[in-house]
Amino acid sequence: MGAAAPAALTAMIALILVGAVPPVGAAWFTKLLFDEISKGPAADPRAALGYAVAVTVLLTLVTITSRLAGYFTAAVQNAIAIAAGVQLYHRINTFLGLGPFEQPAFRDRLALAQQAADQAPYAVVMFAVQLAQNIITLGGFSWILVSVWPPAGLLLLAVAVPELLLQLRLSRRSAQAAENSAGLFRARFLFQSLLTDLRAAREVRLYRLSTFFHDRLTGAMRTAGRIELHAHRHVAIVQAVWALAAAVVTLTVTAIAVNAALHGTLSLGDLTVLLAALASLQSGLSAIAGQLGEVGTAMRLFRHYVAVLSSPADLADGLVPASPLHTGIRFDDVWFRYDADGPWVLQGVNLVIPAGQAVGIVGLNGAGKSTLVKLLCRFYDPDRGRITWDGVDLRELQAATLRERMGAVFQDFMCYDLTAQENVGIGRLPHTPAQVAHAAAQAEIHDRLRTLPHGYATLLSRTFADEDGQAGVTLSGGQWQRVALARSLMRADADLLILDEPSSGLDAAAEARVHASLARIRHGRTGLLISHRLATLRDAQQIVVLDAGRVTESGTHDALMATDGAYARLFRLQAGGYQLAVAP
Ligand SMILES: Nc1ncnc2c1ncn2[C@@H]1O[C@H](COP(=O)(O)OP(=O)(O)OP(=O)(O)O)[C@@H](O)[C@H]1O
Repeated sequence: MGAAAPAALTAMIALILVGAVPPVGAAWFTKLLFDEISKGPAADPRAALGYAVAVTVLLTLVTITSRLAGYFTAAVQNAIAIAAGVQLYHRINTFLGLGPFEQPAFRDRLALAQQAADQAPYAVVMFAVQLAQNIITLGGFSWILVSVWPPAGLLLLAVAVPELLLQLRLSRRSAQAAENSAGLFRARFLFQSLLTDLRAAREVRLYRLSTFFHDRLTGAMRTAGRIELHAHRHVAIVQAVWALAAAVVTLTVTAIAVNAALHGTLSLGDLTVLLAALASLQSGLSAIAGQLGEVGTAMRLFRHYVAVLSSPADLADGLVPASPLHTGIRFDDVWFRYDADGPWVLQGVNLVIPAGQAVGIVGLNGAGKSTLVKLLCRFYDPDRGRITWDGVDLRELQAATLRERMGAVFQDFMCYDLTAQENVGIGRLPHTPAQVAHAAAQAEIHDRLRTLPHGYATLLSRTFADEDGQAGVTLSGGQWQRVALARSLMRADADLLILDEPSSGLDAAAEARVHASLARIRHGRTGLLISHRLATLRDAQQIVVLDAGRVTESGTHDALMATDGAYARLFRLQAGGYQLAVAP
C-alpha cells in the first residue's frame, strides 16, 4: 500500500462510523415529530419545527458522510488492489524458467489469481464497510425494535442467520463457476486478441478467418456465460424464496404493530419508528448477506492468488555468482524433454564451447537447437546430465548473474511497442544514448533509426500513438531483426553471445555485412551461433550437427566437408542453390 493508504483507511473508517449514527437519530426525531404532531392543537410548533430541522440536518449528514466515505473507500480499494497486483507480478517475475508459463492449469490459476487480485480487495472492503456501518445502525434500530415489540428481534434473527449461512454456501457455487470457466475466459481473450491484433490481421483477412475466430469467440463466451448464469440462476432462486420468508416476518411484525397502534398501545411516532427500523434492518441485513456472498466468492478465488504467491520455485536458484568465462561451457550427456511423458528432445548431448571460440549449431527443423539455447540460458534444467560454466553446474549459479553474462537474439525475438531508443536500449538498463547508437551501428540499423521522424524517440508501433498523438512507425522484418541484434549487442561486455538465426530476415548484402561486423564484435568472445544458412557459420571454430537431439557430427567446416557427411551434403546443396541463383 502507498503512503496515502493508511490516511485514506483512517478517513474511511471515521466517516463510516460517524455516518452510521445519523440514520438512527433521524428515525428517532421523526418519531418525536410524529408524536408532537399527533397531539393536535396542543402540539408545540417550535418543538415540531426543531425535530423537522434535526431530521433534515441528520439526513444531510448521512448523504455528505456517505459521499466522502465513497471516495476514501475507492482510495483504499485502489491501494489494496495495486498492492495485491504488485505482489502477484513480483511472484510471477521470480519464476526463473519458462515451465510455469507453459502449463495450462497454472495459466488458469493465474487468470483466477488476477481476477481475485482485482475483485477481492473491493469485496472485502465493501463487506467491512457494510458491516461496520450496519453494526451501529442495525444495533440502534434493533434496540428500537426490541424496545417497542421484543419478539420482533427474535423473528428477524430467525430470518437473518440462515440467510447469512445460505449466502456463504451460494458463494461457493459462484466461485466454482468462475473456476470452471477460467479456461474459457482465457480462450475468449485469445480470440479477442486474434481479431484485434495487427500482426494477426493480415492472415485473418487473407484467409477470411474473421468468422472462424468470431465463432470461436462467441462459442467461448456463450459457454462461459451459461456456466455463470447457471450459478446466478441458482443464487437468484434461493434468494427470491428467502425474500418471501423475510416478507412474512415483515408482514407479521407490521400487522401486530398496526393493530397495537389502532388500539392505542403504540403511538403514531412509535409506529413510524418501528416501521422505519424494520425496513432498515431488513435492507441492512440483506446488504450484509449480499456482501458476505460476494466476499465469500472473492475469498474462494483468492485461494488461487495465495496459491500462486506460495507456489514452489519452478527452478531452485543457485548461490554462486557466475564469474567471467575462462575455460568454457560443457554439455555433459544432457537429456531433456518438455513434459515428463513427452518425447526426448535432447538425447545425451555432449558439447564443449571453449571460451573465446565460436561454435555453430546446424540441424533440421525440430532437431533441438533452440532447446539447447534455452537450457544454456537456464530457462529449463536438464532431466539428466549437466551443463557447466567453467566447470560449475548451471544449477549452482545464480541465474541472474549467469544471464547478465549473456547477450542473445532468440529466433522468435520481441518487437516491443516502445521507442527505437528503448527497443534497443532495454538490452541493458540503464544505458546512455551513445551506447544505444553504438549497438545500433554494429547491427547496421543506426542510420534507419536516426532518420525516423523523431529519431530514436520515435515510437516503433502502429497501434499506440506517440506524445504528439501520431501513430508510431513500424519497421520491416529484417530491420526489426537488426533492432533485436542491436539489443543483444548492448551487452558489449557479455561473455557469451547467443545468436539463434540472427540474420534469417536480412537481405544478402546486409547479411554479409552483419556477419562481418559480428565476427569483429565476437572477436575473442564466446559465441553460440545457430543458422540454417551454413555459409554464415563457415568461420566458426567448431560446427556441431544436431539430429533429433543427438550430436551426429562436429568439427571445423573443412573437417566436416572432408568427412563428407550430412553437413557436407547440406552445404553443397545450399551452395549449389546459390550458384544456380546467380548463374547467368
Ligand atoms: N516449449 C515447448 N514445449 C514442448 N515442446 C517443445 C517446446 N519447444 C520446442 N518443443 C519441441 O522440441 C523439439 C525441438 O524444438 P527446437 O525449437 O529446439 O528445434 P530447432 O532445432 O530449434 O528447430 P528450428 O530449426 O525449426 O528452429 C520440437 O519437436 C518441438 O516441437
